[in-house]
Amino acid sequence: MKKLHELISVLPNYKTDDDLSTVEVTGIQMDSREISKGDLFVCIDGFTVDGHDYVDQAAQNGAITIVAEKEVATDIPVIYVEDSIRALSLLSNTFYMNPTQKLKLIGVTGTNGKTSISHLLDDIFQYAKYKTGVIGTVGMRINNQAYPVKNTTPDALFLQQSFKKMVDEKIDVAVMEVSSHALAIGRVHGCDFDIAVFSNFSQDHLDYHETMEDYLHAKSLLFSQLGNRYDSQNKKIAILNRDDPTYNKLKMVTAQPVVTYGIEKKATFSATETQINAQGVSFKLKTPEGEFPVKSKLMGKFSIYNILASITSAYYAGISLPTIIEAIEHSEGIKGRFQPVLSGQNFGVIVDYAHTPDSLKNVLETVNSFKKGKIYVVVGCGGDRDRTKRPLMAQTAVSYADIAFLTSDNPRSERPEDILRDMTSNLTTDNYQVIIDRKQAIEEAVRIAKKNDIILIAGKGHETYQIIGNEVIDFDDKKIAEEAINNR
Ligand SMILES: CC(=O)N[C@H]1[C@@H](OP(=O)(O)OP(=O)(O)OC[C@H]2O[C@@H](n3ccc(=O)[nH]c3=O)[C@H](O)[C@@H]2O)O[C@H](CO)[C@@H](O)[C@@H]1O[C@H](C)C(=O)N[C@@H](C)C(=O)N[C@H](CCC(=O)O)C(=O)O
Ligand SMILES: Nc1ncnc2c1ncn2[C@@H]1O[C@H](COP(=O)(O)OP(=O)(O)OP(=O)(O)O)[C@@H](O)[C@H]1O
Ligand SMILES: N[C@H](CCC[C@H](N)C(=O)O)C(=O)O
Ligand SMILES: [Mg+2]
Repeated sequence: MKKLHELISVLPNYKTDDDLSTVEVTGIQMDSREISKGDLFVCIDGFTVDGHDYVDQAAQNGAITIVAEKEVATDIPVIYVEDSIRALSLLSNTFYMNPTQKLKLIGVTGTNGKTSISHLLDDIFQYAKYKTGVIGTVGMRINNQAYPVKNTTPDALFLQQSFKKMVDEKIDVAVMEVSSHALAIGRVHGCDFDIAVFSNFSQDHLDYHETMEDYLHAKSLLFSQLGNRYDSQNKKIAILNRDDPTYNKLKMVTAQPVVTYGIEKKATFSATETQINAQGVSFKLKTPEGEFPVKSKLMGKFSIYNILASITSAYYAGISLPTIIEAIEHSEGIKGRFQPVLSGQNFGVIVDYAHTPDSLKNVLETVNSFKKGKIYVVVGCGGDRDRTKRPLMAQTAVSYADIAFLTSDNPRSERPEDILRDMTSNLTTDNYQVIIDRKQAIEEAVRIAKKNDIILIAGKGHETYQIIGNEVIDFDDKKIAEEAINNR
């Protein structure tokens, strides 16, 4: 229970005609269906519906007060604010007693590699016997207990609730992926990040952000949100990829110390003598504390970048370099990221989450670097997502593979045929087949594969479902590939 007038005192500007001095709040909700007696209901005007239309339902379910940014008609007290989403994050932070100020919080943003870096960091912290929390695309884990999440970066209410749980469970460090959507919409307002990490920047999400500049601007907000003064008791660090063309822009955005990682350009933490083969990667790590050999089972040059980002972050979070390097050696990587399917077959099958042109190119380049036979790729593009990446992904697929099986990803509300037409419209080669049904596309690739060939099944990685229209059906690339191999 919290006193409402104390809770709303954090709002810079609000209006109410009601006397709220005696009101006590049991919880905060942004969904009228989740309201319990005594909750505060914050109305959010969403992309699909408007929360202001659910005030009656909220009241019926026992809401004690409404927070709204538009006029609503109801008998229960209303607090009017300028921006409900900003109010929601301030109220949630306050209700849960600013939990991120009691945790070490690392935020990871960038187009590709957020999940990979977050989980690598989680592996490092766990290896160093820290209690950890992690939030991202594959879900939330607190002390190794898994919880589902709806978004890569959930809304402010869910986030602050989760951070409070982490504080209660005495978590030492929390690592979270911070998506550009979350930054643009203010889901992480009020999160007190200690370390902000950038992976890289390339095309994605142009359905949501109008231009690449807007998209980068959204990503940069993680760095502008990283405290605005230097405090030696509460140090903040921005960790940037020195080789990414966005480096010069991003370093301007933060008032905090910047450290860099990279391979090509001179960086605080860098990799030289890099070796990339079918067993993984190895390199010499140069650091302010000297040089160290590093070995990992993770594949491809892009993984060296993810490893460097993780090493740099873990180091500034207080873990010793020898421990970090041992942890990296032990890390097995995560589900659906360059994950081999081993069913006794004499050809390679890899399930991967590449769903952008750049990630697909990186992964196919890696496969090409150790191929002994032909390369087949099974890939599609998600519906209701960036349309302009579709022809680029198809072009990448046909450029780097011997045959591309172009198929469906999650069509969502779009017709799969239309998505595939967007993908294939500019192709000038004929080394591809369109097979709308993803299961059939995987089966066909498995059917034609010969000894030493490699099949890359891209785009859905860890996902265990396919979204077709409003239906969510069971679908697991790895299982389907295993079945197809066993039925051969
Ligand atoms: C476009 C977008 O970002 N949508 C997010 C948004 O949903 P929305 O605006 O459609 O919500 P809505 O259904 O219109 O509802 C508006 C309000 O009415 C309330 N409501 C609704 C119905 C009702 O009966 N009663 C009620 O009170 C809802 O609880 C909500 O507060 O708010 C929801 C709650 O926070 C999010 O789950 C949802 O993410 C959807 C699922 C989504 O697909 N988002 C993608 C685009 C996204 O955010 N992706 C990023 C990046 C992924 C990556 O590349 O890593 C992510 O962080 O996940
Ligand atoms: N540093 C990187 N650079 C380029 N591609 C990468 C990098 N790391 C991973 N990838 C590729 O991108 C795919 C997705 O990786 P990951 O899930 O780590 O990214 P993400 O940023 O979390 O993606 P999302 O935005 O969907 O959450 C991987 O399966 C791999 O193909
Ligand atoms: N976080 C990304 C994931 C895309 C994964 C792909 N399988 C798809 O459904 O498009 C998004 O929501 O755009
Ligand atoms: Mg992710």
